[in-house]
Amino acid sequence: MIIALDGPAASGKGTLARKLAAHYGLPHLDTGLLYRATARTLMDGDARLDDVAKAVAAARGLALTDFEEDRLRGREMGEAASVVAAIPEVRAALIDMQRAFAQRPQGAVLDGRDIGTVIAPHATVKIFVTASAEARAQRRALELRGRGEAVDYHAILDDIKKRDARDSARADAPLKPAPDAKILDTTDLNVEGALAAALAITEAAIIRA
Ligand SMILES: Nc1ncnc2c1ncn2[C@@H]1O[C@H](COP(=O)(O)OP(=O)(O)O)[C@@H](O)[C@H]1O
Ligand SMILES: Nc1ccn([C@@H]2O[C@H](COP(=O)(O)OP(=O)(O)O)[C@@H](O)[C@H]2O)c(=O)n1
Repeated sequence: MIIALDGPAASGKGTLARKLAAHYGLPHLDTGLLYRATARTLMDGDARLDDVAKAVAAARGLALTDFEEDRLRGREMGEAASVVAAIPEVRAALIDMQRAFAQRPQGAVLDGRDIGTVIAPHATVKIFVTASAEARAQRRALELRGRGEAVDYHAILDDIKKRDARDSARADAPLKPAPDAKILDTTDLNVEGALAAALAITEAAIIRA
């Protein structure tokens, strides 16, 4: 069984992906980390984020096992990831490893922006997780403060809106629900409520499959 979760920044897709993976005993890949790590490699090498050759080399050099999540989850890395993610050659360089992960014999849970549309269009379950920009900014601000970053809610809200616009407007694999995805709006749901809704969608898809 492949479970594909897509959605905008801080909608809760990663939280749901981890919980669904634990519930069904499936491996989980947070595909945003691939773009964050690609951007991190460029920044560590003082390269520009729009240097296509270096960005492709950085993407090809990634290993799924060596992510230093702490260095990738900060505020500036989400923004930088979205810049490299708009480069078609970078996306192309990352497709095979994501598809290979999705095709693991026991199944997999992947979360990102293009899982249901590009990486695993035949996924058993597709959920597009969303929430209002304000709710997402609140959550991201709380999360970043919890990690020790001094952040301002309004600045985070601006970041989120800018990133949504860039991710939705890009030509290659834009952020959008697959036609057969179920939309899960978590604005008024806490984590438990969102998980219950995601499990209900998943169980219904399993019965249909
Ligand atoms: N339904 C929810 N209600 C409140 N907070 C949530 C909810 N879902 C996730 N969160 C919190 O919001 C933050 C962002 O969630 P995350 O799953 O990382 O989002 P995404 O992967 O979509 O960027 C995390 O701190 C997480 O604990
Ligand atoms: N499958 C994916 C995953 C992430 N991304 C890009 O990577 C950026 C960071 O993704 P993320 O999932 O780590 O970010 P959050 O949603 O957790 O804030 C996004 O803004 C997208 O530009 C993508 O293009 N395709």
